[in-house]
Amino acid sequence: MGETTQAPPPSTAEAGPSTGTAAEGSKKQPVVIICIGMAGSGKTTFMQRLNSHLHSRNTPPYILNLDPAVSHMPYSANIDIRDTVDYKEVMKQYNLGPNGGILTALNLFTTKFDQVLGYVEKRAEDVEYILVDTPGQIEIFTWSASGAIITDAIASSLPTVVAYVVDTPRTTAPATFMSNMLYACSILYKTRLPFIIVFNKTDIQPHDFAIDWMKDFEAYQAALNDSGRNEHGESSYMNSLMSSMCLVLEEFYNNLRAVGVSAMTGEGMRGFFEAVEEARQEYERDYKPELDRLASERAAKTEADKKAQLERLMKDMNVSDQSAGGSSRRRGGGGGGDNPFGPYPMNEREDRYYDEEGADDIDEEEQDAIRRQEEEEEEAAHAEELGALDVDEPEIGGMPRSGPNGSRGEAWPRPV
Ligand SMILES: Nc1nc2c(ncn2[C@@H]2O[C@H](COP(=O)(O)OP(=O)(O)OP(=O)(O)O)[C@@H](O)[C@H]2O)c(=O)[nH]1
Repeated sequence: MGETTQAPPPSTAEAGPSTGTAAEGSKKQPVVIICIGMAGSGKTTFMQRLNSHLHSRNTPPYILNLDPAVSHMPYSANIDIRDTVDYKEVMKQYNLGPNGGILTALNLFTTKFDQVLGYVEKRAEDVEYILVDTPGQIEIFTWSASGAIITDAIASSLPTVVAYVVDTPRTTAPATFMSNMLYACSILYKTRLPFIIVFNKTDIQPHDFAIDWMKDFEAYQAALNDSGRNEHGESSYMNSLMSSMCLVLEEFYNNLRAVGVSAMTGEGMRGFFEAVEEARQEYERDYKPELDRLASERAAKTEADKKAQLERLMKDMNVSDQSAGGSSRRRGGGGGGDNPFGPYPMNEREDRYYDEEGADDIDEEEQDAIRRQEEEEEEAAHAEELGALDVDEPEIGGMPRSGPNGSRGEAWPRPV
């Protein structure tokens, strides 16, 4: 676990980002902080705090709001999903409930996200932090395809960090704490990005207990024992389960940072920005090379797919060394001549073209034979189709299935 998991430093809102300013040397890319949290955890208040804090440091952030249902935003976003999609209108038009409306609004917005990213990248020179607020219904972002697309798109372009906001006063029960940690764990493994757990509302409840439980299995075990004995003093099944999970999560705890903040008072902001800086370094060191590797793998796969498609196409066109000799009957014969399909020996389809267009050297009898064969093949295919459907050929509106000109299936709709 990172050093930032210690008890909250007695810092104030005045403390600023300790590192990462333009003044320190060459201009770094801005860090994107994606704020995720359960409804009511204080995400919006935290975003507002980050915004006012960065303004006070003369490093105003660039803000993206991805929550289409937020009614009041105490800060103004540079890009706001609500300017593009009205989720209530989406609900009406698609006959959806609120969650469906929010998810569909996010999906619609995602279709334009390349443009959004373009704007963000343009501003990347001028800002140090890009803040992203996500829908209050956490699963809409964390478990949707659009959430993953947006996260991946941002992370493959700029250093990105996930800040998971936790309502500390509501996490003091060992069972709630465990649920919250499991959720955080699932998001970490889903996004595969540097992760910071932000224990919010420390003005009401300090987060030391949470840090203890994360660092010390026995401390958690003791809290569990205190809370979960039945009237006979026996540990319940749920307690055994949670205690095993705590052991499993040890590895997860080692891979993340946890800080305590109060979005209300601004306490803990210095610790948070230190954690962000650490996370940025982790992104550059561990995540970026992996993302680059995946990107080049994707590019190589696309290239290979293209090549395979081209080879298939060539094969379909009968363009191979074997057929290069061609039969003596085939015109073109490798020399081009009057072959409109290029300088290759012609295949069957091309032969047919010649048969139809300029077959003066094929006698009428041969043409009749070809036509008869084609008709027979067509009828056989049609019979097979009807056989598969296990129906007799129906008549539609008293008319036979043959079209008005007598040709089969030409003008009448096919039976379903
Ligand atoms: N005491 C205290 N209250 C806080 C703090 N942060 C947020 N709150 C309160 O918690 C409540 C929820 O805060 P929001 O910021 O609306 O939470 P949210 O996660 O954005 O909620 P959704 O919009 O439902 O996603 C509000 O009443 C806030 O005033 C904090 O640090 N300390």
